[in-house]
Amino acid sequence: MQLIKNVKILKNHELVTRDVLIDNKMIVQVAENIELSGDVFDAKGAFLSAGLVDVHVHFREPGFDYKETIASGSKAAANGGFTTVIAMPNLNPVPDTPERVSEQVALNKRHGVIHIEQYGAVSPDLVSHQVSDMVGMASAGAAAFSNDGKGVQTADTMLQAMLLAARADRPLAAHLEDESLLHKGVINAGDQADKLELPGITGLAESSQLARDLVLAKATGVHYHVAHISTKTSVALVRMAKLEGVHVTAEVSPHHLLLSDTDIHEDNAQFKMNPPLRGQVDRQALIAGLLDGTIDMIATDHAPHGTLEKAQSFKTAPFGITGIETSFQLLYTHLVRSGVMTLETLIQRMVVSPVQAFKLKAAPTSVQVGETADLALFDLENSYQIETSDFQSKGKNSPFVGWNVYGKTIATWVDGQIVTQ
Ligand SMILES: NC(=O)N[C@@H](CC(=O)O)C(=O)O
Ligand SMILES: [Zn+2]
Ligand SMILES: [Zn+2]
Repeated sequence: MQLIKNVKILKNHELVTRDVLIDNKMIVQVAENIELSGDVFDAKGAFLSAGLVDVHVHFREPGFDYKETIASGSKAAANGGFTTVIAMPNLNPVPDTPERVSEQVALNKRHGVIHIEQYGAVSPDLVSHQVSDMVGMASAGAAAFSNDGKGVQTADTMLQAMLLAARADRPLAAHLEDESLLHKGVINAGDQADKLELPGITGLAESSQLARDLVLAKATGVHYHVAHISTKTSVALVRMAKLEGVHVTAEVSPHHLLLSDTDIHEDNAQFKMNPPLRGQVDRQALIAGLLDGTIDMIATDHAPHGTLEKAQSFKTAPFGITGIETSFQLLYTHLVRSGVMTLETLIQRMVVSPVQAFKLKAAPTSVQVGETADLALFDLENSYQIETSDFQSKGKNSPFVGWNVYGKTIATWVDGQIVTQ
């Protein structure tokens, strides 16, 4: 038995002070004053939440262990307050067959300190004109499917993929990128791209493929999930599709909520990611969409890369930034403390909504008797500076280094065990 004393938890839309008793991986009592001699953790009034859930991370093992491993990525996740994630399949080898998915699931379990669910690849080797055995991969343990990193280029491939994902009863998560509109772009198309003399990526590369997919999703009935939504037009399309009864969900990343292309003052690849940081108007539309529920959830798209890789120019550095150790803290500081949304809504978008949308049955959605003790404790009172030396991730590529934030993770529990420190 383990007692976490003096925590604040969300209950009936309010923060209340409680003690939480854990026994055999489960929360067995939540009450105002519980006594236990022995294993007692004094939380000193910090905020205890059900563990955060991230449906979009890159852990890079096997194939790119120098960027991240399952061990380092999952420790980073725990350090950010996450207890369940779904890992993308852009690995080497790619989990694109039932055998490879079951190997990856076993590897995730062996090396992960948190719960790691796995995406199977929509296409063999992520090359988008074929469709892999999604029904077989679902039986082998794939939680969802994606070709993240690349868009599915033809409507026919996407239609076949959706039919299979629907049959497998798994979500299909789309990285939206029409390659015919890319023109080797590396930054959002617009004034900032012109100023920095860098080739631009139009938002149409995302939204035109999204429009196509929403029509196909309606025809197939698949659960279609929009990865890292980034433009105002995309938000409007998802809003309309939901009204039309399409089974669509969408995620937005913390960086698209908090930064826009005008924050890129020089050729600094710490600001290079896919999709690129968009304009101010897009950023405001993403916040509005997150508030009204058009955007269902936050996902970090934690994309660690080597330090030397990211030290290159915008033109040649890889796309992607880390995020899993700073996301709750940045959003709590810049959306909740600043009065844009409530803490309850933030937790809804970082825990409840991903668990429900992706049917992650084992993950808890609240601090309540009978739930699994996957928990995260955050210090909402004191601020600190984001420093890469505090990261558990091998990836130090963050545009938020030096930012002052509240909400440091004090401890994270997975199945009733502390997995931080
Ligand atoms: N987001 C990124 O910029 N990069 C991701 C791929 C992806 O999410 O598309 C990566 O794997 O590095
Ligand atoms: Zn992507
Ligand atoms: Zn990604």
